Amino acid sequence: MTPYKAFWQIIRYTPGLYALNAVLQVFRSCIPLLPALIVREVMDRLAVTPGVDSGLWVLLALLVGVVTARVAALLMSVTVDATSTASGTGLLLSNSFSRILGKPGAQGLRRPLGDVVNRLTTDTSGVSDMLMNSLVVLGSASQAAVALVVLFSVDPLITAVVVVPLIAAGFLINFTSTRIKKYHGESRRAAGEVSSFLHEVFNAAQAIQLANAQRRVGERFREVNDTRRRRSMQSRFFTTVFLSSVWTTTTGLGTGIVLLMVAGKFKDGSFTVGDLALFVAYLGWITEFTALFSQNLAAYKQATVSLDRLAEVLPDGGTPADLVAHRPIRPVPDPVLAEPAQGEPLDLLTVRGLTYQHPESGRGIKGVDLTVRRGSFTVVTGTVGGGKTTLLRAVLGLMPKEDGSIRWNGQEITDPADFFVPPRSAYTPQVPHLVSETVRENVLAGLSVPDERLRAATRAAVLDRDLERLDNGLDTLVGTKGTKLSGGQAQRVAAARMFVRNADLLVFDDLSSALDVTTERLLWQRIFEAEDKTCLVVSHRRAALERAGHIIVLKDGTVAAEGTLQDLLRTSPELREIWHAGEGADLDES
Ligand SMILES: Nc1ncnc2c1ncn2[C@@H]1O[C@H](COP(=O)(O)OP(=O)(O)OP(=O)(O)O)[C@@H](O)[C@H]1O
Repeated sequence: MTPYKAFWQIIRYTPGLYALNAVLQVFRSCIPLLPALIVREVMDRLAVTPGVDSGLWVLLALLVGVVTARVAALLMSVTVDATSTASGTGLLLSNSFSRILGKPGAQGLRRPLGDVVNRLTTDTSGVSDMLMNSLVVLGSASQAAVALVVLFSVDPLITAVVVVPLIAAGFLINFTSTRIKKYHGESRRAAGEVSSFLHEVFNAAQAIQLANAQRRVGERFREVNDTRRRRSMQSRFFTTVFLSSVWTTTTGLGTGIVLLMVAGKFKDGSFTVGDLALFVAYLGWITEFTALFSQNLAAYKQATVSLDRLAEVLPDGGTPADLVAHRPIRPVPDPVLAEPAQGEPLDLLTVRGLTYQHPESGRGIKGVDLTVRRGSFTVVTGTVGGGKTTLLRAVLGLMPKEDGSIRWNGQEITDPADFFVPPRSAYTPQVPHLVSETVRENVLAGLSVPDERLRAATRAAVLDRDLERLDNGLDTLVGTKGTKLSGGQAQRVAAARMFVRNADLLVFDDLSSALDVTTERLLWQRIFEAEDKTCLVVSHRRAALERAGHIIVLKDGTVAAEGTLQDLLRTSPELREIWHAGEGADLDES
């Protein structure tokens, strides 16, 4: 799809708003032509009969009326402007998000997060602002056309002569459009690199401090920022300084030509003072049109760059056509007041021949079988990098399986990402994701439940004693991404978020990695106080292994051994190693 067609598609999304705005812009632009005609009439009258007569008062009243009408049109067009700009941006964002979030887990992002955020904010508004400004150009074009006709009727020769530099300026600007596009692309890329870099720095703040690498990070930040400054200056120079100097020079040149040509005509009376006032006023509008047109031409080129940049963040090679496909934009839903209807309760989860290999490393899991029965406690353990996390994520649809089947009570699940959600299943990842809000909001995450249920969830997550010690209990702010909490507290807040959803199947990825042995034992004990819970747990800790009804040992992405703890302690050297390593850890902590 050509950029032109893509932009047209955005306009067609809210055609009524764009049409109304176009009418308002034309009205708002053409109406100032009237005051200039009135001023010419006033000037010519004053030149003939000095003093204010009744005719003059009528003209002045007309002038006030015209200005008032213009202000009203201006206010209306500002409102319509904002609404249609928001709907254009909304369409681009809605299409981008639905494609990105439609992919399993973090697979949706093809670029670093900071860069994606930068593109989704600046590039979307670049496109919709350009479309809105093109209506301003349309208004200005009608204004310039009427002005030309009026000037032509006053003096065709002078009009023809002053228009030549304007046309030349238009060609000059068009000639530079390739450069405008190039510089804008470079400037946006450099801005994206700064955002990505900042995002990575904030994420790795602790690691940077521990490695004493602040200075190097500061230097690198200066480097990327310097590049951005240079690229941005280059782009702004072309689009703002160059274009505005072309149009200022053209206006000056036009006015100079008029003054030179009319000098003789004043004497013989074929050109009046009013005509001169009219020429100076109208010439300004004609050159303003040239300037706006050329700026919009530059903005058009920049918007084509922005459209390509947005398409680049879409997964699976998106195109501009995907960005502008018409779809309803829905408001953010209210917090969930009721849970979705319970599907068929879990009886048996069977996974056969599950395979997923990370494209970047070619490693992952291959042909893994897994059976989880209702009320059971299944532990997945194994060597470092054995594929435990990959297995859980592939089962839950957070990574797209390459091969194998997943069945819930014998029924094949074709879209696990859609299926494995509360109230069927809930998941706590190895690294909990907390938002910079209160503990309560992190646990509820949009859910609306009675207080007792919230308290039961925090108790099950062994968070009750911590809440008593926190300044504002459940209403304590957790800081950016939970930095005010300890690693163990953050993990238990994430666990409480899982428990409050009352899911049938609970999936934990190494929940105990930041918990001491006593807290971990208490946690498993409390989970089992609630009847009928089914747990699938990645762990290498004794507290979990001792409770397990079934253990799966993964090594290099395949099942090395499986069975009960007693069996595996006899038959599996990998499990023996994990068990003995756990002995040391238990002793250290007790
Ligand atoms: N995003 C990724 N891109 C490329 N390779 C990956 C990615 N994630 C994991 N891997 C590789 O896939 C293999 C399995 O990783 P996985 O995280 O599933 O192992 P794990 O058993 O959970 O590891 P750990 O014990 O360290 O938590 C490893 O060799 C790892 O290097």
